[in-house]
Amino acid sequence: MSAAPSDPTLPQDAQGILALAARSMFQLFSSISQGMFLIDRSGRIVWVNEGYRRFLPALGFDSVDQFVGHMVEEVIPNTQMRRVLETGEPVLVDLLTNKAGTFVVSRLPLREEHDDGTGPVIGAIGIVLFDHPQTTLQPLVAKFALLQRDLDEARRELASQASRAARNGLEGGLPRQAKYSFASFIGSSPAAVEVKRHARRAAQSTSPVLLLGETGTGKELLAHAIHGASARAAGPFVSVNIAAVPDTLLEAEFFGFAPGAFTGADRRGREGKFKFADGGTLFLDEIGDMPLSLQAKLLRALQEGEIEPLGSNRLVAFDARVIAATSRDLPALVAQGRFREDLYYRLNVLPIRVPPLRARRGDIPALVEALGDEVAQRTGDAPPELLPDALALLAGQYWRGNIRELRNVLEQVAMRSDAQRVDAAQLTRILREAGVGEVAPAAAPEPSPAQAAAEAPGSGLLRPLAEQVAQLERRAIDAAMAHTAGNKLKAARLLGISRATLYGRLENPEH
Ligand SMILES: Nc1ncnc2c1ncn2[C@@H]1O[C@H](COP(=O)(O)OP(=O)(O)OP(=O)(O)O)[C@@H](O)[C@H]1O
Repeated sequence: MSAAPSDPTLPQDAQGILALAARSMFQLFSSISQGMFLIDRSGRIVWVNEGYRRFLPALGFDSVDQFVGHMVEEVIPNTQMRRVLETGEPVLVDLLTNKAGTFVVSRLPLREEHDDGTGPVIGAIGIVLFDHPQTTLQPLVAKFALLQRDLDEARRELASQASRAARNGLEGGLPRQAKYSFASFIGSSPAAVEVKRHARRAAQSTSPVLLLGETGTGKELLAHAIHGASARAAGPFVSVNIAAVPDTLLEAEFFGFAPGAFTGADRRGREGKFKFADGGTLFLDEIGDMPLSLQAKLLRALQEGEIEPLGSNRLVAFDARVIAATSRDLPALVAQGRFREDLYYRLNVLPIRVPPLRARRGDIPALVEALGDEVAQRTGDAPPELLPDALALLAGQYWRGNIRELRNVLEQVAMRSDAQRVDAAQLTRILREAGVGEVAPAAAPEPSPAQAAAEAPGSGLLRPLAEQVAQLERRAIDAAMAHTAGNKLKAARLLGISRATLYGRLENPEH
């Protein structure tokens, strides 16, 4: 078989072909990427391409001379190029965030020529693959932001546990004590004062508390505060996030299990959260996500004050005060048969509605100050000051994620602003770059009943009258039961109906 005629433009030797391939790949990357630069062995920038130059103003440089010739970490905040020099390992894809924005980057080591590519590292190439990844790589960035948020919260929690432990001269922290007090709940708006008043009263009582409100409104914070101000403050505060525990593990998590209760179970058995909370408070977060099968067992435990560890066949008494929380519409879940009505009434003895941030916009400046200080403490920088127009911009947002979302925005401001004082224009830019520019503006004024009916026929007024009357009746009964702490006789009197009628309605909500 004769060899294929060789292309006269290709070098004839393997070394030559490799060198050509390396050159054209370099040129290809340089032209298709958003920007590229080289550093030498010491970490000094020695070259930038045309594409990279357009990032220089956002990094704070007027000319390329202020950039080239400087150590990479002096001119590119948060860069990880030094690690590539140190380890010789490439980083094929990473996210880099700094004051110029968020970028998808690659970092490749440059090695001295050596036959097998193991020569010493003599520099590195930094490549910006994408800028504005929030639009090009939206799902990835959203996931990253979520993980970052969780990580930040976990770090915060660890830091506060460690400082409490240090204060108490203990190692490893005290995860089972109230982390927040009422003073931690920032806000002096009428809605904030009212919710704190209810919560303080709940702290004096021994009945179950039900905290209702959107995500990030401070339900968990209030649960800690209620425990801390209650007669059980010296006891443990134990929390279970029901939505975070797989359904199959929840029963063991709640009630514990006997030795060898199921395959794979610890041979020594384990106590559940009810027992851990003995003498203190058990916080059941996301109670609306509780599987129906376990709701009956929870109800029994609450009624009897006893639990049965899995596989044990024996009842164990416990003494814990329950505070439950949910962002879901529990009466609707009850109506759909997804939440037991009897459990709902058992928990709904002291309901507290925690207002969304948009219902207490007046608290935003105080929150910005407190959360800004907190962020600054972690980053070690001075807290940025938001000018009045920037505060007004924040006050106009919808805040779907409430205080948690506000903190996230302040974190972005701390990370991305170069000025100490931030005005509305800078804030808008920061939010856009951070991909949180979509913090939705405040909702339009409440629509008129006619508009509401026209826009949302399913949930508005154009529905069968019987359905609407039943819904209203349900809400009135809920309110009366809550007001009378579940006392049916008193509730019936308040509603002006007989006790038998009330029982009938409670047993069969659709009557
Ligand atoms: N009024 C407030 N003052 C200061 N910080 C607050 C306030 N409310 C909430 N926070 C902070 O906001 C974050 C979210 O609050 P928290 O976890 O209590 O909300 P949540 O309603 O339980 O949310 P979820 O339903 O998502 O669990 C926490 O870090 C909390 O410390």
